[in-house]
Amino acid sequence: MTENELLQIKDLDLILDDTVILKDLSLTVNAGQVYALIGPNGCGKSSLAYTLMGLDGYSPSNGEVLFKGEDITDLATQERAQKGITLAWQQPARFEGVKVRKFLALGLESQGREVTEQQLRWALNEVAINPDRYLDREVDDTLSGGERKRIELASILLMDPDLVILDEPDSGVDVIALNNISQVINSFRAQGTGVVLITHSDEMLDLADTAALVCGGNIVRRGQPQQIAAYFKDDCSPCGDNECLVEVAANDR
Ligand SMILES: Nc1ncnc2c1ncn2[C@@H]1O[C@H](COP(=O)(O)OP(=O)(O)OP(=O)(O)O)[C@@H](O)[C@H]1O
Repeated sequence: MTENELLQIKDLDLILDDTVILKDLSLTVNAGQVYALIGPNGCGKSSLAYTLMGLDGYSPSNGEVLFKGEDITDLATQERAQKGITLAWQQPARFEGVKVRKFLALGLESQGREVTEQQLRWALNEVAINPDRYLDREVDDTLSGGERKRIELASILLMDPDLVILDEPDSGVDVIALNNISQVINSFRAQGTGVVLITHSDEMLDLADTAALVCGGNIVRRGQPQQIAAYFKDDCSPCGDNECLVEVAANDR
């Protein structure tokens, strides 16, 4: 392990309901690196995110996950969060009866940390949400999906994690919010936070330092983001056959 390595995933296998979801998957994310995961629907990107976060039911049958050199493969989600790993969901949850200000504070409070009104307002401003209008609203279905996504990102900003996993942060947000989210990702990088960025969007890929193409639960190519995206668009789409993709990539890793 080099000094810069934050997350190492080694030979990960995940089986859900007798179906192989991840197969022999390995990758390394450095501190301050934005690492994009792209790939077809259902190839295992979110499952990898849940496995990294240690969610119930997502225990790998083989392989290991190292964070800052420590084996965290068997740690619970809360323990991983305390070590500095955070996940933003593809579909953020609703919290009926919980105000935005409470929701924003929850992550920090669970770690015994306090948050000031000024910090709450700063975090919402960072994601283009007006604190005056939203701090006392509830995190329920009266918020739009895009608003919930941005508020969730604000809560992550406040937690100041070492590694953040963003599952399609751009989906369902408007173009102004997209710019803000891009800025947030850039500031994660600038402060040395590692970012695993799951995305289908070219704008998001432009932010990444490196990208991996996931197919059939494995990484079949990795490298410069636009090259990986071009390969995915131009050479993969007619294929649709995971076995074929793995074979094509095997000579080129
Ligand atoms: N509990 C489960 N049991 C069986 N199969 C599952 C289970 N959960 C997910 N899967 C399957 O695992 C595969 C990977 O799903 P996952 O959500 O990780 O894909 P994804 O790459 O994130 O897709 P998308 O781009 O559509 O979000 C899918 O084929 C899905 O149907």
